[in-house]
Order: sequence, then C-alpha cells, then structure tokens
Amino acid sequence: MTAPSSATAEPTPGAGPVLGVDSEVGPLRTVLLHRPGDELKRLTPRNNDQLLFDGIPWVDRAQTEHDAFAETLASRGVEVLLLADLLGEALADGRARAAGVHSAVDERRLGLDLADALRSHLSGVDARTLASVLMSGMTFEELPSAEGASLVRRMHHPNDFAVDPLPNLLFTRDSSVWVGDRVAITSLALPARRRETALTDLIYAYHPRFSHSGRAYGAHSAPLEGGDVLLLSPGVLAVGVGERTTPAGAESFARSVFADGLVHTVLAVPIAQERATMHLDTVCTMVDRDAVVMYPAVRDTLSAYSIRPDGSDGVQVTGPEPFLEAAAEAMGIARLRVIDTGLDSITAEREQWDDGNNTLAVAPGVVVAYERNVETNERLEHAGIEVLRISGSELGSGRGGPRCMSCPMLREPLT
Ligand SMILES: NC(=[NH2+])NCCC[C@H](N)C(=O)O
Repeated sequence: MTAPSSATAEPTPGAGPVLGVDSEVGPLRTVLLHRPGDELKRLTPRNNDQLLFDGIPWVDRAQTEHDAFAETLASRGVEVLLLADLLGEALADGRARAAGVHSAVDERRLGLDLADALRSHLSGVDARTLASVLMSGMTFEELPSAEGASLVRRMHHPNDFAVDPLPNLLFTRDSSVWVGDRVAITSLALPARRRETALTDLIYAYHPRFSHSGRAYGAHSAPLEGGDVLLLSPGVLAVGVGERTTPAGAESFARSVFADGLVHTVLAVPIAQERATMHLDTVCTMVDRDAVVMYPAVRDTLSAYSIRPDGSDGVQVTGPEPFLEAAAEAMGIARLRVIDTGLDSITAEREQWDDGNNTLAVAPGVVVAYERNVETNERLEHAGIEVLRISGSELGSGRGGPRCMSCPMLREPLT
C-alpha cells in the first residue's frame, strides 16, 4: 500500500498524486462521483425495471441532492472528481475516442450500414458530445441521417435505443474499485450496466491523472461488482457473492489481488440473490475501524469462506464459518462491533431497503448517510458514530446510498 499521507497535494496537469485505498474508513481524500444527468431522463415506466430503477426520478431534484452530497464531502476536505469531467478530458486522446466509439456501436443491434454510419458520425463529434452520447445513449430518432434507407432504422420505433443510456453510472462504486495502490475495473453482471466499465476503463487508461495507476483484475473476467467488495482492514477483503458477483468472480478476484500482493485474506460471503440485497454493501458497511452497520436479519446467518494464498500460486479455502467471527479473526481483532439497522424488524426491513446500511465513511467513526433512515442513524449516533445526513428522496430511486454513489480513490492509510 503506497498511499502517502501528503495525499492532499494539488492535482497537476500531468499525473496526479499517488492514489490508493487500504480500508473502508481511513480519512477520505479523493473520491469519484457521478452527478446524475440526461441519462436519468431516459427512464420511463416501461424501461425502469430493466434499467434497474424502482421509480422515475425527478432529475433536477436528484441533481440538487447530489450536489449537497458532494458539498458534504468537500466540507470534510475530500477532493471530489466527477466522472463526466474525467470522461470528457480522457476523450481528448484519440485512442480513448476510438475505444469510446467502439464500445457504443453495437453491430448486432444496428446492422452493418447503420453501425458504419454511426461510427463515422461519432468519430467526428467533439469530446463533450461524444461523452454525452456514451453516458445518455441515443435513440433511433436521434441518429444522424444515414445515407441509404436502413431496414433497421425504418423498422425500429423512433424511441428505441440505438445506444443504451447508462442511468446507473450514478453508482460509481460498482464499476471500479481500488485495492491498495491498484484499481480494478470490475465485470458488471447485468446487461443494463455492462457498458459502464468501458467508460471507467478508458478514463483510467487515458486520463493523464491516472497514467501511473496500476491495474488489478479486468472487465472481461468473471462477474464482480464493487458494491460487493469491502476492505475490512488493510490486507483483508470481504466479497459478497449473490445476485451480481459470482463464485468464480470472487475466486478470480482473490487470485488477482493475491498475485499482486495486495491482501492476505479474502472472505467470500454468500448473500441472498434478490434485489433488496443486490450487493454486500446493502446489508453491511464499515463505520469505524472495528464496527459495521448491519441488517439484523442477516447478522446471525451471514457466513464466510476464507480464501488465502497457498504459497505456490494457488489458493486454499476454509469454512464456511460465521462471517463476524471469520472477519474478526482475519482482521486480527477480538470482535467486530455490530450496529443494527432499524429498531424492530419492520423498521429494519424498511431502512435496509432505503439504504440505511449503505453508509460512506469519510474518516473512522464519521459517515455520510441518508437522513430518511431515522432509526438507524440514531442507533449509529448512540454507538458514538458521527452521522452526516443527506437527503436522497430522488437519488434513492435507483436503490443505492452514499456508499454506492462513491468510489474512493484515495484514503489515508489506516495505521
Ligand atoms: N453498490 C451498490 N449497492 N450499488 C447499487 C446499485 C443500484 C443499481 N440500480 C443496480 O441495480 O445495479
């Protein structure tokens, strides 16, 4: 782990300060967010399920809420980087533009003629316009007038998507994750999100700020989403395995981080394969060096397989055993403190659904949380955690809280 404590150094036009993350709670210095934009305006009652939103957000209000989230982080000394800015800047590089165009144009959907026409159109637009198409997609009606009469174009409804929008870009947690001084581009499980990693991949590959950042894992590996990855302490990762991350994803991620010497133990944690618990961070996040906020319904049943290097390029697996015990042992502490979501089982279920467990630590014992989870927030404060409340009435319609909406790039080492 090489994150320096002089982490707040000014970004330079060339490479920025060394980035890295070795815990969930070390003082947060740099974070990647995505201010929701026109991609949310693509959501309708007919496509919202497929696009993984539970409602149709009021976009202006979602932006206001998101601005307040970013300001809360900035007020605690966090440098906030916005995905759209980084994407626009990265696209100044011709190779990034080619990769972006390649990722957006799907010949199987468009047919050869239309795919060619769209490719040459996108190759000629400025970086801002290209970034906007890559994020908010394009309908058949918005396609440039192609030469010739494409059957595909004539037969599609004008509102069908020629390039899909990516409304879940808001959840920057899932499409890349830092472990030590390396960034892993994840491998998203569901079709609605898969193209997101083409964007994070090109940002990390071509934005000058990241030219010295090492890579781990890769978007073409087995499914692994950042919301499932928890850095319990330096050297110890928990990886949720359920609706998104697969057993093969957890295993190959473990091999990758062991090969790079980034951690010594990976706990693979089975979680129910359902929407309410799509990622491990929907039922458990860290709020202090030795404390988690956790959904009580899983507290006694959550288990873990411990994966460790076997000393000769392979891995050894033990367990399953109770998650809290396996975690404490791997972290080298006597006990992991647990703060329960909610008060009674109904409140707990409601607040779990509204991302009460999905807190983002800005320092040990200081977390950002949705204000609506009144009981959970009170319990956190009762346990000595400082809670910075943000409103998320519109942001929450995509089922994600402060942790899902943030990808920490630099935390001060937890020593
Ligand atoms: N880390 C998280 N819990 N992310 C939440 C992602 C929510 C998003 N709508 C999805 O279904 O993929």
